[in-house]
Amino acid sequence: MSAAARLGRRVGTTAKEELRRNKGAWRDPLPAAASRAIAERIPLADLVVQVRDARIPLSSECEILRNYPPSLKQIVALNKMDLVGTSNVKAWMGYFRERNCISCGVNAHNKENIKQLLSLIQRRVSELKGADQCDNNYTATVMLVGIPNVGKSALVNALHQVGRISAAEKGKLKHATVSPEPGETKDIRSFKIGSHPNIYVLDTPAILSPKVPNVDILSKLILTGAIGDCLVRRKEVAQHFLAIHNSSEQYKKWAKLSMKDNDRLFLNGTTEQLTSSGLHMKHKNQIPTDHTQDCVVQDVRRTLFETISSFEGDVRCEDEMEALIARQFTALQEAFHVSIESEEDDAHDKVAGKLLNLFRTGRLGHYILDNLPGYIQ
Ligand SMILES: Nc1nc2c(ncn2[C@@H]2O[C@H](COP(=O)(O)OP(=O)(O)OP(=O)(O)O)[C@@H](O)[C@H]2O)c(=O)[nH]1
Repeated sequence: MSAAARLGRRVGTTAKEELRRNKGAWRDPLPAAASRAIAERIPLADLVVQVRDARIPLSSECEILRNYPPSLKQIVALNKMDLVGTSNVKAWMGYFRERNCISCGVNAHNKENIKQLLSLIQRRVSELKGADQCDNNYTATVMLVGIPNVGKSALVNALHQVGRISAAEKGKLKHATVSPEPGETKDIRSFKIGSHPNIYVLDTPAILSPKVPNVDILSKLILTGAIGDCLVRRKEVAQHFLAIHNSSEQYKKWAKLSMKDNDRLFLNGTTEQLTSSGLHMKHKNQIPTDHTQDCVVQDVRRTLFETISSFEGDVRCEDEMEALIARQFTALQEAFHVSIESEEDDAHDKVAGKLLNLFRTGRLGHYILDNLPGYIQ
């Protein structure tokens, strides 16, 4: 087992112990009655869109949908595909296709993706309604169901916006609450996403099975933010992320950020050229800039590159990986402008929170945390 997997297992084990101490209860605000209400409506829906997190296509499965509804009445939407990259999503779609399950990759913040998801839903609904409904004079209900924080509300808002505009509907747009914190959606709400036929989509509160998953899945749910950072110290979760990052090739993409200022000048023009103010301006325009234009993100990337590339230990070995991570925490304190006078625990907690935020918003690269079955890591 890799050092990253071992660190993940440690996070999962701590979380599981914490749950056991709390008598197995999730810090899940969703009452059992709401879960029941969703389960009861599922058979009545014309179509269910199971929203999963594209970073964890298996670990984010919603357990109550495992055997129902039949795959015909279900689409698996791998949301947050912007965080994993198109080729990974395509590979996973192949996996679902082999299991006769319709799936699609989607980014709730991308209008073109939403249009594609909307037409897939419309097509599927009309196929399921059958030929006798071909006058398009019917109403269909689509349920969006999934575990916490996978982007159900963000998708509902986007589908509602695109669907109503294309249907030339009048009236106010409604908004479902979108939040980086899991468990924000409390009620089942309906949003119109099409006319002729009338299609309504139901946003639903997140469902997490009362059965605690195995420690590997638990650690991935915590890392991706499906379960809030309340079961395990944020530092441990960030250490898990760093172990994954340090085992990947991602840092190599940031090599150019590490060049000394002089090297950058050399690459962009000679020193004499640069003394001329006109050429200096030209040079300034040539300095490679990060698309995020975010200095902190650049500093963090550079710090990660420099700490890994100068590390002489073997990151496959758990102790050495931990030594590297300890060094990274110290170096990241500066990159994140966390005061060096803070207490170490406090400073590390701040670094962990900021690092996890960058990872969860995709600013530290693409990561897919589940392995395709049959693929050896
Ligand atoms: N990068 C990225 N972030 C997304 C995407 N979709 C949603 N998010 C973010 O993920 C977080 C959770 O989104 P929500 O729509 O509130 O998720 P939810 O599944 O409704 O959450 P619950 O209230 O737990 O049910 C928010 O910070 C969103 O901005 C996406 O496609 N890409």
